[in-house]
Amino acid sequence: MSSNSPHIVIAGAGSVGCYVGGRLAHGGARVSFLARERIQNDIDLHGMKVSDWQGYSANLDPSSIEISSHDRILKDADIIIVSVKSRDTLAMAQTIKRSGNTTATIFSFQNGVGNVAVLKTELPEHTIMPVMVPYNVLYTPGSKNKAAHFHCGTEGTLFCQNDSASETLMLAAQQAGLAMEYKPNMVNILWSKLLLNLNNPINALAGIPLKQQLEDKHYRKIFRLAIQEGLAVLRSAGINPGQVAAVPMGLVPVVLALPTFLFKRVAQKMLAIDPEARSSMWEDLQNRRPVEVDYITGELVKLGQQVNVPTPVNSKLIELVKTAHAMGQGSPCIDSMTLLNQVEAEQSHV
Ligand SMILES: NC(=O)C1=CN([C@@H]2O[C@H](COP(=O)(O)OP(=O)(O)OC[C@H]3O[C@@H](n4cnc5c(N)ncnc54)[C@H](OP(=O)(O)O)[C@@H]3O)[C@@H](O)[C@H]2O)C=CC1
Ligand SMILES: CC(C)(CO)C(=O)C(=O)O
Repeated sequence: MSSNSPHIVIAGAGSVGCYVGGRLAHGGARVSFLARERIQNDIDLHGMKVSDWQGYSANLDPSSIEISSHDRILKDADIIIVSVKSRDTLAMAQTIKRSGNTTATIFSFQNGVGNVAVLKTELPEHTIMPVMVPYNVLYTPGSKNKAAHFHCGTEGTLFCQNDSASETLMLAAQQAGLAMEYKPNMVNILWSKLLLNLNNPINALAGIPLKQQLEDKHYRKIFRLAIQEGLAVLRSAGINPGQVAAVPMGLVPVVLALPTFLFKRVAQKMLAIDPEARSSMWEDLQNRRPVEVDYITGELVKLGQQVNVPTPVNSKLIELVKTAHAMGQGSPCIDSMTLLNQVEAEQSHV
């Protein structure tokens, strides 16, 4: 790391933040982590390992990692990467404000479409931009002789706004071999990613890995119905979803409708994932933490109400995930036929 390297601070060191931060640090960037005490203790004690499904793996020694639960770590940051769940965005914005930093460029590495606006309202002096995170990251806490492990289990490229303010981050990503691409219209990209995230509740309710879930034709049908609703809402709202998957968004329902043997072939890219990778919503549900569903599926349902397009399938999925969270027993592991019957019953009422 050169002495004039930009100082990058990960604001909310969890799955995404530690994976991205760990990779940037391993690539030579100066990275610090703002974390909760439990993550700080885990990394201080065991160090950090970052790896991906293609065999990339790097270990960071605890002595090389600057990690703290105190907001003073943000003070001299040049770049702040916000990687908290959406419910914590406002609190994180207030933490950044309290730190006294008024100049850092802030990037939201979050799902959902509302986080940048929340950050901008609290932090009007800063340049704030979204980055789309396409892949799943799983955190396995450290233990004796094992580092805290952040594993990226699916393929994909980070997308950021084609803007001069992204250049420093882009350079750090390139040096780290972390795939990142410029996109001209991140609003369309975020909505498109939100459509893919309509699968998060399905995966959380199914309680099985993404690969196994996508290989089941009934779960695929539920995902297809959810995306079709989403596409109808976006069409009415005049939003043209950008391409974030191997095929244009409009074709995703067609691919999902294929018989399983054909789907496996055509969607090879979609299925280029670790057999154990799951959605972040499953992780939250399983760990009895609040789910991000209002900020993802909920945003679509809200937009649907504004443009008068019904969203019974997605509304039902929200209800089921919230019920499961309230029960506090992790994923209810609803089998695909039962879940399909439930959402189709809802659809027939409209
Ligand atoms: N995980 C994944 O695979 C993917 C996630 N995403 C998106 O990325 C974003 C981040 O997700 P993910 O990495 O899973 O989230 P995590 O919950 O794993 O990580 C966020 C971390 O930030 C901590 N945190 C929250 N507020 C503060 C604060 N004020 N100060 C310090 N630490 C704080 C949280 O602690 P605590 O829980 O105790 O509040 C948690 O440890 C979300 O929007 C998610 O949807 C996108 C693609 C994939
Ligand atoms: C990577 C993906 C799409 C996996 O479901 C995700 O965004 C998440 O887990 O929240």
